[in-house]
Amino acid sequence: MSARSHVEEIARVAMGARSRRDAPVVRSWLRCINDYRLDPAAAQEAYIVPETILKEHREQAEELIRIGRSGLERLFGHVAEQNYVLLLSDARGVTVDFMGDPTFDNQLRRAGLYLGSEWSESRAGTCAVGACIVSGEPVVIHQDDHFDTSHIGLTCTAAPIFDTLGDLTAVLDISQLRSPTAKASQHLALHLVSTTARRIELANLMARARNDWVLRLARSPDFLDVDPDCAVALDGAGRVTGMTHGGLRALSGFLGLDGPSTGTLVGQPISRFLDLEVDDLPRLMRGRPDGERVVRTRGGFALFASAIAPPASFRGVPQRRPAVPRALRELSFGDPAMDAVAQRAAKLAARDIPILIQGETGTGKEVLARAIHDSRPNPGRFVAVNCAAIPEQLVESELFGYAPGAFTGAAARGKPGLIELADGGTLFLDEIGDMPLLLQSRLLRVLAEGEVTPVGGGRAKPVRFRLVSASHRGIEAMVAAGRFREDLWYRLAAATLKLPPLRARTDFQGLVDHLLERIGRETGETPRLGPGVRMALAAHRWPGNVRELVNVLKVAAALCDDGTITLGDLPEGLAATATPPEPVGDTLALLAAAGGNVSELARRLGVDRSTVHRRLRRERGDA
Ligand SMILES: Nc1ncnc2c1ncn2[C@@H]1O[C@H](COP(=O)(O)OP(=O)(O)OP(=O)(O)O)[C@@H](O)[C@H]1O
Repeated sequence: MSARSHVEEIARVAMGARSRRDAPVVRSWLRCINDYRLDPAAAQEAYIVPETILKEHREQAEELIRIGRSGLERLFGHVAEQNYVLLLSDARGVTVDFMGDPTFDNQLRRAGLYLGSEWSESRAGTCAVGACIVSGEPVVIHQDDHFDTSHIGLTCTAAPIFDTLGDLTAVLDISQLRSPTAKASQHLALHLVSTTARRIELANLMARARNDWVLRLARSPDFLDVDPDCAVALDGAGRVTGMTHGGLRALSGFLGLDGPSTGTLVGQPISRFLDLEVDDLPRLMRGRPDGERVVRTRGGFALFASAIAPPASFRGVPQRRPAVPRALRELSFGDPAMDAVAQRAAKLAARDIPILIQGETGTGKEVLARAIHDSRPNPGRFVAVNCAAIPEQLVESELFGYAPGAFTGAAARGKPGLIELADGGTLFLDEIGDMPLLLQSRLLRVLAEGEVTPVGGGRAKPVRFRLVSASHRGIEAMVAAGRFREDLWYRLAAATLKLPPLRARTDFQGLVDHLLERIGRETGETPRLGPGVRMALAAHRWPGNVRELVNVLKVAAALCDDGTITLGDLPEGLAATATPPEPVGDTLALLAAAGGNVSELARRLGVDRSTVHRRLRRERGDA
């Protein structure tokens, strides 16, 4: 269509003529003429906001960009081959995140498909982002649906993203510079953009509802855990604290309200909408059979439901505590011992005090060391040395480096050691108990003098690093037996952090969910747990700790069909423990650890309350 006939068509529509265009397009054209007083004949180039303004917009959208990033990357992965670019704009239409093929950078920038472009309707005329902001609905603005003739080559498809209180907060758009003439070519784009927007809303709700339950509802059980129709956050008393846009529509619908309005929904008890009390939520957790995870609306309509417990609910009475940096906070899902480790580590991270981390193999000693490192403002480099993995004759040169020609086979120019590489950063000495006695003396000298001398002589170099070491052995016993230098021990272990074994952690279920989500981020699909699997996992003793759990889940995720891990996907010994004969006394101890709350313990174990009561009776000898 020529620019002239395009302008004439808009003029006819403005005069009230009938149009073959979709209703959202016609409505937008009329707004452009009547409300924004735009002239269809005055073609205006795409507008890119100045750098400083873009920075402000990006800062305000920072949290959402971070939360949405993996969803955006996945979407871009699906459409990049067809030369789509992806734009995330804020509620004012400014593009705050962008993904596109850099080969077309110049063309994309000129077309406004770029970071910082402003696509508000009042500035750019009818466009997908602008129309979406005004209507709050997904929309395709295809080629000459655009108002301004400078944009009529583009096809743009956008979907809104609402915050947890129901306000439009961003718009997700995918666009092409060139596309087939038929608008129907964008059906798939519309579906993909809408699905991704829904997922970002869900991720946002989960991220913001850290102290709340999240209840997900779907008409079919298939997408319940990955792409539910709607999700609602509930506080400990079962009151609504936030929701996805689907949640807003659903809750309003349950009450028979005409237009959705969060004002009337937030603070309401969930029992107003569903035949459900807060105590029922544990039975709706992931891993339960679908048949048990059904709830009814007050109108009697059945829905599948899935509940995610707040990690914080494990913590019992909330206490005021100093802020713990995120890297450390993310290690615990509410286990009191892990929380205490994170708190202590947060305090120590800020100071140059050597830390010794103790814990069985696979409990996350290196993960903790890295988190301590990442919690520092200018962390520098993280250099990890596994003293048990390097052959004894190489440890010395690896750690301290060597001078030119220090020994046969040495590099002619010498080589800096790992200690020198850690200068300004963190040196993590894993399995420190395996360090030969001779090297213990050399290490002690480095620590005492603050300088390192390479093997074979040469100038001593000053070094400054934060030292974190780890051991799964009891070093005290080695000191007593004369196999570990006492003076080095005192230097290394100025402060100690003890990681609990996995079997003693009360946040096991939260950790499992976290690891499943991590697998989902790596593979594109978060695996679900089929009947009995959560219980089998909870019953295992986990001698290999978190590492063993990570491996079991990874293998099961690779073996499972349709994204659901069943007992058959678990290692044989583990599946057999699905209904373990617990040692007498265990349940009582666990109950005490759960603050005496049977529902809480049932949730932690992934069993129902009657099972807990039955085990208690058995342990007391009543049955
Ligand atoms: N809190 C945690 N959250 C998520 N993953 C964890 C956590 N702790 C440990 N892991 C995972 O468990 C595995 C083992 O962790 P890590 O290597 O830190 O253990 P370790 O105690 O240093 O082991 P080793 O004693 O054998 O040196 C890794 O895959 C790590 O990603």
